[in-house]
This record gives sequence, C-alpha cells and structure tokens, in this order.
Amino acid sequence: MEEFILEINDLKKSYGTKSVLNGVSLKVKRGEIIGYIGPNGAGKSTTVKIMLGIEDNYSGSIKIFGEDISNEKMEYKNKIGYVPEIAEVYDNLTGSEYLTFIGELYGLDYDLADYKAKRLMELFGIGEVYHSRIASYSKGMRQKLLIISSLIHNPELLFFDEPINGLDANSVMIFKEIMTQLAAQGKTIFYSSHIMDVVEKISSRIILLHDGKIAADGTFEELRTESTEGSLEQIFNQLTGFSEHIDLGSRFVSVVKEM
Ligand SMILES: Nc1ncnc2c1ncn2[C@@H]1O[C@H](COP(=O)(O)OP(=O)(O)OP(=O)(O)O)[C@@H](O)[C@H]1O
Repeated sequence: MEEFILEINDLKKSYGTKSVLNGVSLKVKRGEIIGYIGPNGAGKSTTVKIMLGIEDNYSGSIKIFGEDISNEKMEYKNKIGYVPEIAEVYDNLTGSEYLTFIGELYGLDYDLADYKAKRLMELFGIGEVYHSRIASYSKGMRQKLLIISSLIHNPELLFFDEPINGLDANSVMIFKEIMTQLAAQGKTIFYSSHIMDVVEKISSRIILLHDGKIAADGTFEELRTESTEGSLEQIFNQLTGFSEHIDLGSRFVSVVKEM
C-alpha cells in the first residue's frame, strides 16, 4: 500500500467573509518534493500554517503521518521542520544560543545540538558568526540560520516557505543540493516559492494554487504537455490567465511620472 505522508481533503478556510481556500485536496508520498506555487494571496502560506496547527477554524480534513491533526496530538510536530516566510528570531541571542535552544526544544541533548549547529553553520559558510549575536547577521546569514534550525532535529517532513530569500547564488546551489539529497533519503518536502526556475528544477511535482483551488498538479513535464510548451514561468502566466505585464508596467510608470 502506498504511504502518504500528507493527505489534505477538501480544505476550506475563510477570514471573515473572505474565502481563501475553496476545497483543496492533495496527497503527498514519502520522498516527494512538492513545489507549491500560486499568485500573491492565493492561500499558500495559509495552507502551510493550517498544516502546522498555527491556523485553525477550517473545514475539511488533514492527515500528517497518517494521523488526523485535529486530534491535537502534538507528537507529529516533532517530525516536522519549518522555514516560515517571515520569521521572528531572537536577535539578542547568538547563533549558538539560538540553535542549541531549538535543538533542545526538539529533544536533542545540548552537546549534540551544539555539535550539529556549529558543523551545519560551518558547512553553510557562516561558521565564523556562530558566537555572534543574530542582530549582527546579514539577511542571507539569518536565512541560513533559519534553514539550519528547521533541520537540526532531522525531521521527516519539511515545509519551506520562500526559504532562499536573500541567499546568494552559490548558497542557492548548496540549498538545492540539500533538498535533493534529503528527498533521496526519504524526507518529504513541501516547498513554496515564487522563484520559478528553482521550483522548476527542484520539484518532483508542482502544485499550482489559484483562487483557493488547485489549478494544476503534476510533474513539470506533465504541466508542459497540458498547457504551453515553455518555462514554468510561462505555464504559471497561462494557468493564472495573466498576459498584461507590459500594459500594467507602462501604466504604473505613467503614474510614477505624474507630478
Ligand atoms: N490573519 C489573516 N487575517 C485576514 N486575512 C488573512 C490573514 N492571513 C492571510 N489572509 C488573507 O488570505 C489570503 C491568502 O494569504 P496567504 O498568505 O495564504 O497567501 P500566499 O499565497 O501565501 O501569498 P504570497 O505569495 O503573497 O505569500 C490573502 O488574501 C490574505 O490577505
């Protein structure tokens, strides 16, 4: 029998009168890298926050590792890693303090958390700031810290929401390799991003959310045969019915010039 790490069935969510998710259903197998894409405000972060138990008041059902998350058993969270789109980190802590704190929260003993944190920071090129306060980190350094903190407890399922924001080109290459290797070792990755060329290359399956519904679901090759030949960016434009960038761009600039 096929093992589903994640099962979402007819998920609906509204904020006040505004309906954001209008019946999202999907099943994710172990080892898949899901590229979760969609226009701004489509409901991607909302889906991820519901799965993490950060947002409630939804209808539909969600199973993670075969367990319905509405059972409120917390154990499933220990096997999840998360890089949020916008994160609050404790600026006054050093990288070492922050990562060992997170590691200990997940049940690692201090020495193991310290060893892993230091080694992972070195491998990601930020070992020299291990004992510096996070307030002094650049944007990319903070992002690397967040990626490390999502992985320090060796989770089975990862939610990455724009994880490569601020990373330089070499670091993006390292991150892509980390994702590929994690998936090859059976970790499941739910990856939400607007950087289409990375999503195109890294995802084993792409899910496009539009107007709170799944508008496309398949490998990049499958999406290509179903719609336009071309890049994921072109497929995205076509599936979301968008072709006005030139007109909108020039109207925008006209208003900028008004004085
Ligand atoms: N706490 C909230 N209260 C009210 N409305 C919200 C709240 N969070 C999200 N929304 C609305 O829900 C919709 C979906 O937001 P969400 O953040 O899930 O979109 P997204 O697909 O992740 O967008 P982006 O690509 O811009 O990150 C938006 O219209 C947003 O305004």
